[in-house]
Amino acid sequence: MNMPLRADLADVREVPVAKADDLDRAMVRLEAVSKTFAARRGGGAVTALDHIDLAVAPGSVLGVIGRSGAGKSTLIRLVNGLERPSAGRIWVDGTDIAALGERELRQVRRSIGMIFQHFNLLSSRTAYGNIALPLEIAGVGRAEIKARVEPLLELVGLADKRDRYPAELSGGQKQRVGIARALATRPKVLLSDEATSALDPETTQSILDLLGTINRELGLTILLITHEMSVIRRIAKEVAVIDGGRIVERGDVYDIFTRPGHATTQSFLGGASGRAVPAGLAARLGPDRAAGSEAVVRVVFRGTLAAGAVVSSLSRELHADVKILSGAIDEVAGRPFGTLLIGLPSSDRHLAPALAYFAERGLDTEVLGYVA
Ligand SMILES: Nc1ncnc2c1ncn2[C@@H]1O[C@H](COP(=O)(O)OP(=O)(O)OP(=O)(O)O)[C@@H](O)[C@H]1O
Repeated sequence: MNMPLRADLADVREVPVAKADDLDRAMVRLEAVSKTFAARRGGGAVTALDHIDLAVAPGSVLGVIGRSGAGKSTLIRLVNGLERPSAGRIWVDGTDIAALGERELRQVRRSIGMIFQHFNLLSSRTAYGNIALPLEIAGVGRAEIKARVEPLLELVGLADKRDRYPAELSGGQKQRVGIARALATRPKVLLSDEATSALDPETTQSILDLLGTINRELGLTILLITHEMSVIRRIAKEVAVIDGGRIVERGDVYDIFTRPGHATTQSFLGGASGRAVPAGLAARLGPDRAAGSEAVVRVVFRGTLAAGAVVSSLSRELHADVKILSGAIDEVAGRPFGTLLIGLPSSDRHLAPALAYFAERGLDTEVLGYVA
């Protein structure tokens, strides 16, 4: 959705105070944060997060991805002060969250918006009433509430649904109300906890597009947790992969997608952009390079889509057949990215020159195995 924002919403963003370095300027920053939950009956203590360092720059979108139980929700709950860290420090817009008392924390939470997987709307209130709620709690006057809520309804595309109750809204519309409610107190940070997990793919896209618009046009910093790479690639510029309470990999989304380093990241990318080996081929693939076998090689194209031309010219150079076994071309973070699985004779005469050929062209390769 690309509707222009009304001028009265444009002041949601405040210019970040310039400080000594990037870390000091981070909108959200975690330093050596650990969280251990005390032992319960019959169980031991659980370390949900273990020495987490993370910084989210003002105006950026950071996606945190992890499996169930990896520690994602705990991370979000620490950032909005619902949980306190067992060790380490957490700053939001320069305020040390863990050092605050309950009253101060309530105040700071107004600068932190939050959206949820199941929307968490009050069923007894209309769309307007749900969006107005945090403002009523903050003691904002009726006229000011109206002046803030109506442009928000427009921003999320629900001006015509202002008097509908949650039961009368679709999942996507409910999440739009959730987003408007999160923005009502003009937060500097938006925390998104699996906000699209309950939505179908098309609605997910439209909600992510809305979040992208809000990020760009209001400059809102977004920290988003998810278990889906498709969400990360759609909206985030940076990603952190969390596993067993630790960040195992982090970086630019395009780099991580095209060169995943950690096994967890690779497993998240399994189905993405042709990385997966087709089942029929996987069943025949082995580690032994027997005489006469065919090598199966994954070639990753970053930023160039001349895949077909590269393969046919390799064929000519090797004087051998190079087969395309599977492939996909895609776009990640707005840049082209393709993966091709090729088969070629595994003899030294062919395989080594083929790998060199790709390396000369700056293309990454991986020999996945051999087919007799
Ligand atoms: N209040 C709690 N008391 C005890 N253990 C907890 C508590 N909250 C979370 N945990 C444990 O901490 C670990 C991380 O949980 P967390 O909810 O942060 O994971 P998650 O990545 O958000 O998972 P999911 O995607 O399933 O929500 C899990 O082992 C969980 O059982």
